[in-house]
Amino acid sequence: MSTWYLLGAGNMGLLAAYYLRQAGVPVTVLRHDTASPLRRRLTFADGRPPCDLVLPVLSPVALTEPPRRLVVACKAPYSAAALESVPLTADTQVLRLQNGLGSLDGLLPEGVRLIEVVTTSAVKQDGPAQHQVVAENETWMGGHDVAPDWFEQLSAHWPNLSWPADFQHRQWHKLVANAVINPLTALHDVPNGRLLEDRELQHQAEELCREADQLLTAVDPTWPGDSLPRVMAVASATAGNTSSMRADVGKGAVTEIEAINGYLLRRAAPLGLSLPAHERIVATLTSRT
Ligand SMILES: NC(=O)C1=CN([C@@H]2O[C@H](COP(=O)(O)OP(=O)(O)OC[C@H]3O[C@@H](n4cnc5c(N)ncnc54)[C@H](OP(=O)(O)O)[C@@H]3O)[C@@H](O)[C@H]2O)C=CC1
Ligand SMILES: CC(C)(CO)C(=O)C(=O)O
Repeated sequence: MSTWYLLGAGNMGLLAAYYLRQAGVPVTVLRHDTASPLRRRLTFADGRPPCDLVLPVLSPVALTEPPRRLVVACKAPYSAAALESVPLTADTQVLRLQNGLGSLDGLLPEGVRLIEVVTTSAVKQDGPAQHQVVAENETWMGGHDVAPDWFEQLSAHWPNLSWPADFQHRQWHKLVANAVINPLTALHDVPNGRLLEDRELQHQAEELCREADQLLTAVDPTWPGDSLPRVMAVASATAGNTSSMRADVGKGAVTEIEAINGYLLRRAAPLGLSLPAHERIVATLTSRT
C-alpha cells in the first residue's frame, strides 16, 4: 500500500496510524507548523506493551504530488484549516475519522472518494506525548457499496473493523447518541451516566431523540426510530465517561456541535422540518462557549 497521510495526529489519528503501521503501511503526518518527526507513546488498557510511534512530518506545501490516501482525524471544526493547501485530486481517497457528519462538505474537490469511519473505540491523552487506548471496540467503514482494495489488508490489523451493509444506520445511531449525550453532559457538566438518573435530563433526551427520529424517518422510511433506548444504552455503557463535548467545554475549546446537532438542522431545513430542541441546544451551547 502506498503512503497514508494523516491530518490530526491526536487520539484517533494515532490509533489509525498504529493500525496502518501494523499493516506495514507508511504513515506521514501533514502539519503546517512543524517538520520535526512526531514521537508519541501509545499505551493499552489491556496491558499490552506500549508502542513508541515515530512518524515523519511534512508540510502540505512540501508535497511533491497529491496524496493518494489521506486520513482526516482532527476535530471537526478544524477540518478547513487542516485541509488548507493540501493538494487533492479525484484519485485521492479520504478516510474521515471524526464524530458528526458533513464536516468535509464543500472542502473536497469533485470526484474524491470519501470513506466514512465510525468507531466506538476510545483513546485519551494521558501525558504531553502519551495516549492511552482505553477500548478497542467496533469500527465501521462505509459510504460506498464496495470496500476499497486496501480494506482487507487493513482489517487484518485493525481489530473489529468491518464494512457493514447497514453502515448508514450505524452512522446515524452514533450521530444521534452524540447529538443527545454530548451537548446535555456538556451543558450540565455531568458524566454520561447522569442521563439515566436525572428526570430533567431524561426529558430533554426524549425530545432530542424524538426530533432526530422524525428527521431520519423522513430521510429514510426504514429508519427504526428507536433512538431513546439506544442512546440510553450508550449512556449506560459509558456512564463514568466525560463526553468529548464536555471535555472541550471544560478546556474552553470549540466544540463539535456544528457537525453533530448542526448537521441534523442542516438536513431538516430543506425538508421543511423544524427541530426546536436541537435548535435550542445549539444556541445555548454556542452562547456559552
Ligand atoms: N478520542 C476518542 O476516543 C474518539 C474520538 N472521536 C472523534 O475523532 C475525532 C478526533 O478526536 P481526537 O483524536 O480525540 O482529538 P484530538 O484533539 O486528540 O486530536 C486532534 C488532532 O488534530 C490536530 N489538529 C488540529 N488542527 C489541525 C490542523 N489545522 N492541521 C493538522 N492537525 C490539526 C491536533 O493537533 P494539536 O493538538 O497540536 O492542536 C490534534 O493532534 C473527533 O471528531 C472526535 O469526536 C470519535 C470516537 C472516539
Ligand atoms: C459515545 C460518547 C458520548 C462517549 O462519551 C462519545 O462518542 C463522545 O463523548 O464523543
